[in-house]
Amino acid sequence: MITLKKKNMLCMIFILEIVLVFGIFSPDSFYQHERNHLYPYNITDSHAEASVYGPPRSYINIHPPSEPLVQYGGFKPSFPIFPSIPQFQPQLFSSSPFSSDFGQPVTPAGLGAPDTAPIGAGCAPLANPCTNGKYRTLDGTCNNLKYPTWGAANTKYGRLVAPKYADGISSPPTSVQGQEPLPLARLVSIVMFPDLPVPDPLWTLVTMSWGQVITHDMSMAVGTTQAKRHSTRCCDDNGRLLSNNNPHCFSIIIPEDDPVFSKYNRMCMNFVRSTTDIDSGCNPGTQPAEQLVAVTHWMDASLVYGNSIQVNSLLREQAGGRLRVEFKDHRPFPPTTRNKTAVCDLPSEREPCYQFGDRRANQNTQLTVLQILLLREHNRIATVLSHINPHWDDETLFQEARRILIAEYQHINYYEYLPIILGTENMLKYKLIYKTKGYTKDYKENVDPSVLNGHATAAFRYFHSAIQGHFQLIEEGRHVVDSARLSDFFNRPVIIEENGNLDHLTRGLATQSQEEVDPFFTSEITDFLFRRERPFGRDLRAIDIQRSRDHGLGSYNDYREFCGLQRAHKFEDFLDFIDPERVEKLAVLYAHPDDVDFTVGGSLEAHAPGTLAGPTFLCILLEQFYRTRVSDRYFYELGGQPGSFSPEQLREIRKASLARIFCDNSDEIHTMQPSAFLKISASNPLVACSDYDKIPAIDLNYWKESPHGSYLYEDYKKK
Ligand code: HEM
Repeated sequence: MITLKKKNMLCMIFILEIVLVFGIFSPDSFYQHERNHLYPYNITDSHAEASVYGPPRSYINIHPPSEPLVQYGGFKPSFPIFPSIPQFQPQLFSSSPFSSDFGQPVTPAGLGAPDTAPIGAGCAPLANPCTNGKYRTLDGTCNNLKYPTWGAANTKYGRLVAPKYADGISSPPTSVQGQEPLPLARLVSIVMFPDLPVPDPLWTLVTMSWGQVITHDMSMAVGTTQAKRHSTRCCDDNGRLLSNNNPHCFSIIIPEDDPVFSKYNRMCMNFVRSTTDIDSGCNPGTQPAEQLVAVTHWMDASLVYGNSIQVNSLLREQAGGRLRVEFKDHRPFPPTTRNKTAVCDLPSEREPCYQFGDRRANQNTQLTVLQILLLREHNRIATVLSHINPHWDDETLFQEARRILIAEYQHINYYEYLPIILGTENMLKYKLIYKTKGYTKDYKENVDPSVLNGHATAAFRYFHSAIQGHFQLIEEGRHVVDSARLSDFFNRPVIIEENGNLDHLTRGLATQSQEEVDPFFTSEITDFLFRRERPFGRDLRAIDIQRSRDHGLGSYNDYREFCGLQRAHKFEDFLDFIDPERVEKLAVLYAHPDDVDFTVGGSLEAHAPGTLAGPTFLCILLEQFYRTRVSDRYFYELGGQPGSFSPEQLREIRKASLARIFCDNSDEIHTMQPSAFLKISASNPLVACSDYDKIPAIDLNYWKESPHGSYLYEDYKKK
């Protein structure tokens, strides 16, 4: 049954169609595409497509094709599209009034509850003075010696534009027109982000999953569970709204005629607000609320090592610098978590559930596979180092292996992964990467490393679009042996250990396409997220939208303005980057252009050439990853720091690749394509893992220490 509201909406869409067709909006570019070209997308043969763009790896691994990868539904404005990002400049020294405060405090995340901020977290001064050590701290303190708590766990997200709370302090925003509520997040999800599966012609599924690794390394909103059912109940078990007046509840209301949830009479999806500095007692409630990040903001592989000394000591074997593993069939797997039911959703206690540095690691199969491979890579490095330097103790081996793993990981992130989503040219232009064989000198003490709320709550979440509804298990000849439904294995890693599946899943990650990054999202996450054994689950897109309101994120228009784009005064002003059909729908859903959520508007923009994002998201992503790099005193390419590598070691680190990590840490994978993010093709063919010319490996002999404590590889070689 269609409700009155929906009827009105359909009616309005119809009227808008007429308005558009007869040119009442009349921007020229509006009519210059054929409406029937909007869908379906052009799906091209992936192998042929990949080879057109030439060799995949060179100094910087990915060359962007000269044409946009995503022909946005055939919509082509008449003007040259996105020659560059208008007026975008990374905000080099911007400590905006909304950024994290200086001198933020840290209470290390407690063992049992890494996602709940201890009262007082975020406001007490740092107890211990910093030492300028060779190794990063585990909780992220003391990276910046002037502002020692910058980037530490349990400090605030940064902000680029003023928060948008209805009461100016913390209540979720309403329409700028007359305090009306914003459109239901679930309705926006249904209308704007349907499921239309289009495999990405170029990028493999690990491109999606690696993005999630980076996300989990850099942020997790305090007070959210992100994988498990939340202990705070805002809806009852039958999906009815509870009138418990819990101030942390901000339930997602389900439209009456919801295509999925109405069948089960669900009216309410549980949603608990993130913890803020007001909740933790650091803001008396006179300043706008700021949400807290439970993990370190740095790109420091904290998802492998934990975000506190306590969690880290739980993970370590305390021998040989290794992390703990459990051997199953002579193969190392992560240790079993102490409280399986608190972490995983298991039909049987006999199924595995792992302990990692990040509590979300069991959330989905691909993510868990990558966490396992990173754990094995740490132990591989520690073991090799222990042979090279038999005099090193457990702590030295652990810290050196950690330092090398973080460096490999940063190298893969900046030179292999990020160019795919941000474009190599942009990364060079805005100094996120360099064409140098030496050190970089770009450390900036005054750049705040805080993960930006607009990045974590909107821009980076756009890549939820790349999630595949099904994942493939692939054997060595690259034939698909099986495929599984994503929602059958949320919080349930059992499939990984069965029948040598770790390798099948790893090959699947490097072979199967990711879903194209576009305004379509698989129903496995929009209808079936965390469904356990139920016929329905949650809606991640609706959660993304609701979370952006919970965090009082500035509107799409605010972010456009921040990025140097035109502020829209009427809906058709959005036509510069959003196709007409979608602008029509926005005009129906929202009362005013200023109401359009950043998460929504940004996800609808046509992509800038050679990137996987439209200009507004691109601007925020570039800003974030610029800051993450230059604010990090331990960034692997930097010279002149106690943690800097020798020039020879740096040259070795620059050989790191995801393909090599897959080769070295799987059980029985013998072939891999050199660029694991790029689909197998004539220019990125499968090669033997033993072919070190094609998939180079780091020579850890350069870490051989002389009796005097310095690295003298030349001396070592002479011996
Ligand atoms: C199967 C894959 C994935 C699943 C099931 C998933 C699920 C989730 C869930 C449940 C949340 C928490 C939502 C909330 O309560 O606000 C979340 C947050 C987030 N996700 Fe994903 N996600 C996946 C992949 C990705 C990918 C590929 C990216 C980016 C490349 C990404 C980026 C983010 C970000 C930035 C956040 C916010 C983190 C924070 O709290 O600061 N996710 N995701």
